[in-house]
Amino acid sequence: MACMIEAVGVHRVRAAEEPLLAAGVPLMERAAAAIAARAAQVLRGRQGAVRGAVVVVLVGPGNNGGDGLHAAARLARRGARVTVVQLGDRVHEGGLAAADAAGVAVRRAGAGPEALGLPGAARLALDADLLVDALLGIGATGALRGDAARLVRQLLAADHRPFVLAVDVPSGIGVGDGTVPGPVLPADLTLACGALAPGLLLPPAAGHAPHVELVDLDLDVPAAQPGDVGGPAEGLDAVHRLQDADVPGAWPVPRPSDDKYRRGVVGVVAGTATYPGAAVLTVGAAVRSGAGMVRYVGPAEPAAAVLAAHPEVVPGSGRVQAWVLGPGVDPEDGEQARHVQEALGEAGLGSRGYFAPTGVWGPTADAGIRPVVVDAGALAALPERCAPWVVLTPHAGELARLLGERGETLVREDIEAEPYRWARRACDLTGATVLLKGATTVVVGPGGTFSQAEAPAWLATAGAGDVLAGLLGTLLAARAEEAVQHPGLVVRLAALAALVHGRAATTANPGGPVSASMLVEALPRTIARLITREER
Ligand SMILES: NC(=O)C1=CN([C@@H]2O[C@H](COP(=O)(O)OP(=O)(O)OC[C@H]3O[C@@H](n4cnc5c(N)ncnc54)[C@H](OP(=O)(O)O)[C@@H]3O)[C@@H](O)[C@H]2O)[C@H](O)CC1
Ligand SMILES: [K+]
Repeated sequence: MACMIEAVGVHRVRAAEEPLLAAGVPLMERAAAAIAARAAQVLRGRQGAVRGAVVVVLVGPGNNGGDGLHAAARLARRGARVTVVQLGDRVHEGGLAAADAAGVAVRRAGAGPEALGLPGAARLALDADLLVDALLGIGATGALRGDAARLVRQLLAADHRPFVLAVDVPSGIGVGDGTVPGPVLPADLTLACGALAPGLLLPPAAGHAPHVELVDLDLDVPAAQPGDVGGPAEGLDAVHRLQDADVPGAWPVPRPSDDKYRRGVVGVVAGTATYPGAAVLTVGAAVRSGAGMVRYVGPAEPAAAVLAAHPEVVPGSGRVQAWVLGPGVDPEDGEQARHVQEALGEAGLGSRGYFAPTGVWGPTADAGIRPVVVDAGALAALPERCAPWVVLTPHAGELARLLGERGETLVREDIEAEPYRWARRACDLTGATVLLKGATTVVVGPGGTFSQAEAPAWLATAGAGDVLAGLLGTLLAARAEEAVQHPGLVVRLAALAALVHGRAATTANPGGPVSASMLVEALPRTIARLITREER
């Protein structure tokens, strides 16, 4: 818990700023001082010196522009050749005065007698050693508009851009939801002022801010628990991201007194005669991530393949602590569909209805309820309402289908454009915890929101999802009783699975191609390194 990154909903940042601003604390000057210092460091690293380096600061109408103007003044005082390009009619007055006093040239973009014109502004920006994006921050609504949008489009069309430093956020991202509603200049470095906005962790916007550093402004943002979920009016309260250093505290390391049952038995319903590989991979991931025992339930052909690959597996149904359902399962396959239904029954779904349709936490779950991972073919078998200990693990196409069956008209691209929104929608509609697979994995549950970005692009490979499902099954089995009681734990374990999954790909073959089988192989040593904190 201790090390995870927290992105803070915009309303919470504003609430934390308010008393400080009222007390006259110069937050903007503090932010600008840190931005200028970091910019100077970048210039020294890239150009050898700040003096004489060419800096262009794109400035918008609000306080984000104010940060940029104050930072411009400080850089000019250090000898940089700074030009501010003002987009729009308004500009932060205090910031403008500071820039003027430091001798910074402030030029308007767009039309007008003294204006640079957009092509002129673009040329100036592209010729800089450092381009500072202070167009919009957390006050942005919708896509960049007007000349700012037109200028950014021109910069995006250029073959080469200078190093871009974004103030607080890359301007124009959906700060609260991670969308990219219009043109956005990708930032080489983003300096988040006071707190990270959710959009810096959520895809696709997070892809425009691959390197984020926090400028600490001593804001007293009350800690949000992972269970906190913002209401629709306020937007997202918090997004969390686990770090490697969180793994030792979160991973269920067995105690000397634990036997195989106490460590957690995972039941797997996966694979068919046509897709035996899914069964082998799912079971293999569960075994190799440290399940006390794995039971495999399925037809003879995949069962034989599973046992040949993993002789420690126990075939057939029996008592388990968590189920993994669906990898490689054809929803039309009568026998596997029946196994899925039986396991869903053990998760308390169907007749017993532990989660009220209002979204209110239902009666205390009894000791017989099992957490369950619902993947691939089993997603079609879900009842209307689930519970937080049911973790759905769709990719974008499967989530589009799942929501389509619940009245939304969507295609995969809609999900990819707004992954948080649609994962949240699926969570609200079903009551389940939803792990949406992607380059960045988003986990949204009644227990909070996480985003994990460890996966290298090589991990987009057949069978990788089966491995994730098996790995998550082991985690849920190890902490089954707590998981049923605490939705916050479920969402955290799902994020933990995504982190370890991504790291295993790098362990398997750092910087190169990886197959799902290699991933399974790499799990034990990846976990060992993470829990002993040797991997950095
Ligand atoms: N977090 C902190 O402790 C501190 C942050 N600071 C910086 O302040 C900004 C937030 O400043 P704010 O003035 O609230 O908002 P912005 O600068 O982001 O922009 C608001 C103005 O931009 C206009 N706007 C809004 N959306 C668009 C758009 N899509 N295209 C063009 N223009 C847009 C908006 O105009 P309206 O007509 O909509 O009102 C506003 O004029 C934060 O990000 C930090 O950088 C402070 O330094 C204090 C400490
Ligand atoms: K910005």
